Formats: sequence, structure tokens, C-alpha cells
Amino acid sequence: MEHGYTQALCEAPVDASYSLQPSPIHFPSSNRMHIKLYGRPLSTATRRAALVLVEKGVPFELVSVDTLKKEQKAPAYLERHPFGQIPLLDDNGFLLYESRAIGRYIAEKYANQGAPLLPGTLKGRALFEQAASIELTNFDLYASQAYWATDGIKRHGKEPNMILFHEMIDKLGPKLDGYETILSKQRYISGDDVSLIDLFHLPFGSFLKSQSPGLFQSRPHLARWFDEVSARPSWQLVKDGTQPTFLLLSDTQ
Ligand SMILES: N[C@@H](CCC(=O)N[C@@H](CS)C(=O)NCC(=O)O)C(=O)O
Repeated sequence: MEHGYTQALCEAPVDASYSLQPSPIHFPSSNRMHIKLYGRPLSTATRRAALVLVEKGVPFELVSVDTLKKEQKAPAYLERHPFGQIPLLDDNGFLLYESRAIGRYIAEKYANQGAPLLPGTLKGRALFEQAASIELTNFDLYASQAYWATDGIKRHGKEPNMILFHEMIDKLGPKLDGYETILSKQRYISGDDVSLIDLFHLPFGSFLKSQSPGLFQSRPHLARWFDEVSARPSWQLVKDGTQPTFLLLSDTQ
């Protein structure tokens, strides 16, 4: 990772002490058949995956992986996730990592419940893939670094790097002008229906909106879109990463 930051910085309690030693992770052996999401309630990538599960009304259990204790680097976890990151989905033995891949899997598996989130036509899918690429290369690339330089590192009790933050905000500006043009012509980023790609913007988009509101205020179509997507009940449930949200969900099984 550039500038000496690592992805480990994307979530951690403010007051926790940092340990470089991997701790063993506990994989619960349960006969209950349900989806488990290994992660942390406040991790941006965990919330990206959890959001889709909530959108689709899929009950799941959030199994805590303490990234401060390096549980994600413990051998038993690395066997399941070779990059040692969160989130990791376990759908009754079917393992999947990468939050966006998890979102796509859940959206397709539960296509008949909740909002479709995936387009059904060839051209719709092509526009969806275009939007997926936009999110990764024109948004996440900069937004994630702005996050890790500030909120992410502050959670570890370290000083934020405001120079890097502003560098990333400056780079995002022209990219968001592109969003403004797109969203002046259509309601959502891949067309007139909400899709996974709109949802994928929420964790880092919310951070940007709180830390650099001018990015949105100066672009009315972008602001309208982001407000609309942020207001979805799924995001209202997962945005604060509060543990009770997930416990309530796992209680519904
Ligand atoms: N591209 C991955 C990124 C996952 C990621 O960056 N996870 C962070 C937490 S938000 C993590 O596991 N950090 C710990 C580490 O990298 O060791 C995804 O979308 O799932």
C-alpha cells in the first residue's frame, strides 16, 4: 500500500492496544444451518457485504474477527482466506471472500427477494459492469486511501495524515464531476434501477460526506443520488456498525 498505510487500518476500536502477534480464531462448530460473515461491525468492507445480506433479508451471524489482535493472520483463518482479510462469508461450507464478490453471490442466490440489485438483460449487465469498474477505479481507489489516512489510522490512536487526505480529495474531484454528468441523466449509477454498485459506494461515500461535505454540496445530482441510496433501510441498519443490529439479525434464524 502506498504511503506506508495498510488495509489493516480500516477498522478498530479507538482505545484498543495493538498487537502484532496473530491470535487463534475460533470457528464455531454449530449444527445450525445459517450464513456466517466473519468480520467486524465497523469495518468498511464488512459493512459492504452485510449491507447486501440485509437488503436481501438474509439472516446471518456476524462472527467477530479481531483485526487488532491479528486474528485474520492466524493460520486457521489464512487457510480460509489466503489474503488474511475481512470479510469472509461461510454459506454452510461454501467460503467466499472479497466484499463485492460476496455481494454479487448473495444478490444472485436470493434474486427473488428484496430489490433485484442485478440487471437481467445483456445491455443492463454491460452497464452494470461499466458502473462496477467506475466504482473501483474512479472512486474506491481514492476514497479508501482518504479513509485510511484519517479515520482508519485515528482508530489506532495515531495521527491522521491530512496531506494524503487532501491529495486524495483533490484527485476525487474530477472523478466526481464524471459522476455528476452520469447522475444528471439517470437515477442510479448503472441505470434507472438501484443496483449493487450503488450500495458498494456507501461505506467510503458516507465517510467522505462527513469529512468533505463540499464534494457533494457542489454536485447536486451526486448529492441527490447519494442521499437516496444512503436512506435505504439496509444502510440505516448497518452504517453505524452497532453490534445489536447483527445480533438481532442472527436471532431471527
Ligand atoms: N478488497 C477487500 C478488502 C478487504 C479489507 O481491506 N479488509 C480490511 C478490513 S476493512 C482488513 O481485513 N484488514 C486487515 C488486514 O488487511 O490485515 C474486500 O473488499 O473484501
